[in-house]
Amino acid sequence: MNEIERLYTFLVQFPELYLATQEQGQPHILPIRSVHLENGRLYVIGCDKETLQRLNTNPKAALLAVSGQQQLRMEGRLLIEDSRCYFRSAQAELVSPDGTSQAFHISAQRPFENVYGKLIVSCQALPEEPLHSSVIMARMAEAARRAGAAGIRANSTADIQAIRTQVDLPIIGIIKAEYPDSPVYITPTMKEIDALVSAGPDVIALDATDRLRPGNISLADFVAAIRSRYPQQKLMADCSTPAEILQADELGFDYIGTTLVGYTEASRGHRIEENDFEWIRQALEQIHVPLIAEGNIDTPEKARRVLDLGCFSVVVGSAITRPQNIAARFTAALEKEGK
Ligand SMILES: CC(=O)N[C@H](C=O)[C@@H](O)[C@H](O)[C@H](O)COP(=O)(O)O
Repeated sequence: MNEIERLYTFLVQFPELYLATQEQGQPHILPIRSVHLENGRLYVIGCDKETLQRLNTNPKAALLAVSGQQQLRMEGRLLIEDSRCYFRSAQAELVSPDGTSQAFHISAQRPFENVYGKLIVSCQALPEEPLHSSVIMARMAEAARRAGAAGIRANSTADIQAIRTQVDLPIIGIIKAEYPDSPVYITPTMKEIDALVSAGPDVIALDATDRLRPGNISLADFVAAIRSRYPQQKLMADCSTPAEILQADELGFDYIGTTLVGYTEASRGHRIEENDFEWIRQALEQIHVPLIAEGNIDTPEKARRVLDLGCFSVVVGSAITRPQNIAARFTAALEKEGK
């Protein structure tokens, strides 16, 4: 169950619901009938015409649900569509009679299929990078959305939650974590899967190379364990070689990516664009699930080419969201020219 579903199961237990809106600094409060969850959107049912008009001008609203001494408070933004309104994003707090509380961050979801034929922007900055900050990653994601990107790839639950409150695009989530007994670092164990599932990205990506995970766990065993624990969760395979792409297809991943080409011992020295994206062209003829081009797609022309070849979508990271890398390309070119 993701965060919005968990919040919904609490909300429906409250007999009294009130919605507060604002018009030119004037507060308005309205008892509402109920809430309804549909396609990842939390709808507020029973708003009158005036409230919908107010929300159209100022989407900020607060919802209070009361049941005896238990309260659930929500603050967020509502969007109106076909005379119905739903939370685009919100933060909620459930306060129990004993004073304990539970926080929720929700955001309306768009289906992952929306990324078909479009750009996914990877917004990542590791602790050693200058832009390491969930606030900055959420802004990066908002910039990508304004530019027309259809999806976001993000690292860590903190970044995913921050991005969700700003941007209602589908998210591919990962957790990068290093373990002493394995070189696998993209979502390597069930600990990272558990954390990601609670943050609720649309798709979880994990290393799908032919290497053992921490604790000597094979990829096949890891995937089987994830499937039995979270049967609904969509999974993306981050591969580095054509053989790994075929294996990921056999293992039943929902999406396959070329993320790790050039980053493993088995793919050392290879770049995804070599011989007009030969590995991508081969894979597209053989696999049965959507292929996402990712890793060193660093120009608009390369992104266009992989989509023309038949990739489902393309993920671009460093060339858009890592200014240090972008600047380094310029300084390197200038140094060469000067010689
Ligand atoms: C190899 C590895 O760890 N790749 C990571 C996977 O999430 C990210 O650091 C990349 O930025 C991402 O794959 C996008 O690729 P590029 O930044 O090349 O556009």
